[in-house]
Amino acid sequence: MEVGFLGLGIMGKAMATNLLRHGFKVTVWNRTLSKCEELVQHGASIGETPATVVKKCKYTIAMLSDPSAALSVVLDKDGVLDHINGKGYIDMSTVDADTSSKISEAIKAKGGYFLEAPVSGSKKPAEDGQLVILAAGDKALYDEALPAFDILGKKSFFLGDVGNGAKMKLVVNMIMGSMMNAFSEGLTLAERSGLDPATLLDVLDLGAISNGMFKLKGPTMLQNSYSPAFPLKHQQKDMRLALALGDENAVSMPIAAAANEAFKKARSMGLGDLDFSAVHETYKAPDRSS
Ligand SMILES: NC(=O)C1=CN([C@@H]2O[C@H](COP(=O)(O)OP(=O)(O)OC[C@H]3O[C@@H](n4cnc5c(N)ncnc54)[C@H](OP(=O)(O)O)[C@@H]3O)[C@@H](O)[C@H]2O)C=CC1
Ligand SMILES: O=CC(=O)O
Repeated sequence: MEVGFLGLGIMGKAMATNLLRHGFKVTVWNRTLSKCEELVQHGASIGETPATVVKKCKYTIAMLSDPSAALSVVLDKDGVLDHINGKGYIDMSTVDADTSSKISEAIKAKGGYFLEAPVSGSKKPAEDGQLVILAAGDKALYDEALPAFDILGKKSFFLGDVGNGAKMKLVVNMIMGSMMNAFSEGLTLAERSGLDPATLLDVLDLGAISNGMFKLKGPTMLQNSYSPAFPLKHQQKDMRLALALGDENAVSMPIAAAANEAFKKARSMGLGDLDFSAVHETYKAPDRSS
């Protein structure tokens, strides 16, 4: 089956490669077209524009950085809308429900079918086909895409109307971003108070708050190593969008708000392209220790 794939960043590259490895024919497009070359070595074809990819494929998946990228690939010149009549479009980017609804309406108005399907899980789960897929929208398109989702992920949820997938993803990432800040504070507190933070990791891992994120990120954070799996700028975008969802629903979110401030501070320190665990650096900065 010919599938389109738009966006070959950290996640898109791993996901498209997985589809190719499992026998899908994939036509790829990326804003920086040179990034398509590596996928060609795995058997992909290149589309010159999003429109040409959509024209060629029964359905097209997108994995783009943020709401403005997701909208621009659909609505701009040579975008998805040009050839969407009768075709499917699956946006797996993390965006807010409003953005997803705008994309859905534009696609449906042109006779296309839309599914949002953001994912939980980072670079390694994407490489290993272990993502958790949070889909919502057109159920027939979801059923059609299940063979691809089964390759990309370990579990797919169908959550109903467009917006529910986006909201679920933002809630999950809001919790994750808040946890990362509590973890960073704890590592700093352990170190400053004379404890061995490596021992703290062992203690945490044996107790009720043991979790995959502490286990994975803890050792590299202690080495001040922040090679990007989930870029910090995207985590801050997710906190911002989750806080807006809290505004809409009058939910007080003081912990998420504080975490967002720390991610903003990390961006202002030039850490936005590093892994989101680099927020740890903000807790080591002088103005927090004085
Ligand atoms: N990394 C992770 O662990 C996870 C990320 N996500 C979400 O998945 C999405 C992608 O993340 P990730 O792969 O890490 O991000 P990257 O920053 O690695 O990749 C972003 C992609 O978006 C493209 N892009 C950015 N702006 C535009 C634009 N204006 N028009 C067209 N294309 C654009 C980039 O193209 P170019 O190469 O030209 O810059 C690139 O292909 C984000 O929404 C993120 O929040 C979800 C789960 C996990
Ligand atoms: O969005 C990031 C993730 O790890 O999930």
